[in-house]
Amino acid sequence: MTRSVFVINAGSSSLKYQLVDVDAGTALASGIVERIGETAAVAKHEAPGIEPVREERVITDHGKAFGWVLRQFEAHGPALEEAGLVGVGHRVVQGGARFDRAVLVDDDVAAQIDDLSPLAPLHNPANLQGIRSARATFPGYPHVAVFDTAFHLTIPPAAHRYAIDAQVAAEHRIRKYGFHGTSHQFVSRRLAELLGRPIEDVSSIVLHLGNGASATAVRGGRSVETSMGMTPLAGLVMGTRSGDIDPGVVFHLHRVAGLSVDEIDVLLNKRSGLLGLTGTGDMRDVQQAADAGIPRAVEALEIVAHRLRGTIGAYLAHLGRTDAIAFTAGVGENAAPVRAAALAGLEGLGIVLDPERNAGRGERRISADGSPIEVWVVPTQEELEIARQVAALVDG
Ligand SMILES: Nc1ncnc2c1ncn2[C@@H]1O[C@H](COP(=O)(O)OP(=O)(O)O)[C@@H](O)[C@H]1O
Ligand SMILES: CC(=O)OP(=O)(O)O
Ligand SMILES: [Mg+2]
Repeated sequence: MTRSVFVINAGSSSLKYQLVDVDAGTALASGIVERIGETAAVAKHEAPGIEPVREERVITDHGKAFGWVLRQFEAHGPALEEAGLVGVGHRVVQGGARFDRAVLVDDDVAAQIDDLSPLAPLHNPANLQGIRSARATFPGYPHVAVFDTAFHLTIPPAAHRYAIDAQVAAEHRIRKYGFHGTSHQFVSRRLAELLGRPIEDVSSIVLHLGNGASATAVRGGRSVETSMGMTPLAGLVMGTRSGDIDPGVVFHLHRVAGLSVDEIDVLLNKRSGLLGLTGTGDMRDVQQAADAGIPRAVEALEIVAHRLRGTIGAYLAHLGRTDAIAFTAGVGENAAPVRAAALAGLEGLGIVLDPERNAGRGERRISADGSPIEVWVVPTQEELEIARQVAALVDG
């Protein structure tokens, strides 16, 4: 009998979903509803053996979006009862210092997620909206929250505390939380499997490079340092986010450039990173422009690589001994030139790439034979990891 989990990633104007067969590790159906609440939402649904569905229509809220999704399952299958649905998993971005693992959602947990909203104003309110609509849509099933931050709660204070007034920090819960934890956990475990070693013995650096991007140093299966901070704005250069800047830039933008706090928020979160540097936030377009010799695209890739190299160097130092580096997510899995640029010149630190393997596809080792530190591409499967955590919790 199939056991499946319905995995939900709800953003402010989008709803991504996947029905995951937990034991086979495959998607029984998946889709996305984008531009919820705008003049026309774009909704897509696909499943093995059916013609992909794509519709543009008015979808005013997440509840209506779930209605559309249920109609797709009714019209095209698979029927949720036949798929052996055991629970619903929700990606929640900010779990604060409270949630170090996945939890069953009840009214109290929902209230705590709400209470954490000031720490993730762009994410948690949307996640919560998804939870509320999904609980109304799937009332008979257990709902589980899986937090981006949970995996990083093992980061020691020396790494997660900021050197600011301690009282202010405590009062406002200001510290590094880190994000993409589900992905870093999945990839670091898979990497240990690929190395054929018990996870307790493996030290690795995971580079999750998608639209959002973060690096994590993992020792013995536990996160010990990560590049995102109190919010997902810190660290690496991203699609539209700046990553690390001098905090003094914020005061300058306000006092000298005359931007309001909200305008600065939008500038750094939505109009920076690759988009701010080149005019497009999509790495494929940036690479194409760089291949055509457009200077700002070439420079943007240099900035991306410089930041990555500095982060890798810091994590090599934090770990002391590193067995392997893994690249994952859209850019990490697909952009061979970005991987090559990030690791260029690190041979002296024991990192030697094999250009032919780097140019290949799929899960594989891309370091040269004899490279003291192995380098791998490990496709992330965040939905599968969420589904497994839900199934484990539901099974008791
Ligand atoms: N073949 C490719 N070459 C370079 N970049 C790619 C390729 N495929 C996807 N990407 C990039 O991956 C990024 C999206 O990553 P993804 O992990 O899907 O994002 P998200 O964080 O939204 O889940 C985009 O910048 C996209 O351009
Ligand atoms: C937390 C975060 O950065 O998520 P995403 O990469 O999905 O934007
Ligand atoms: Mg992703």
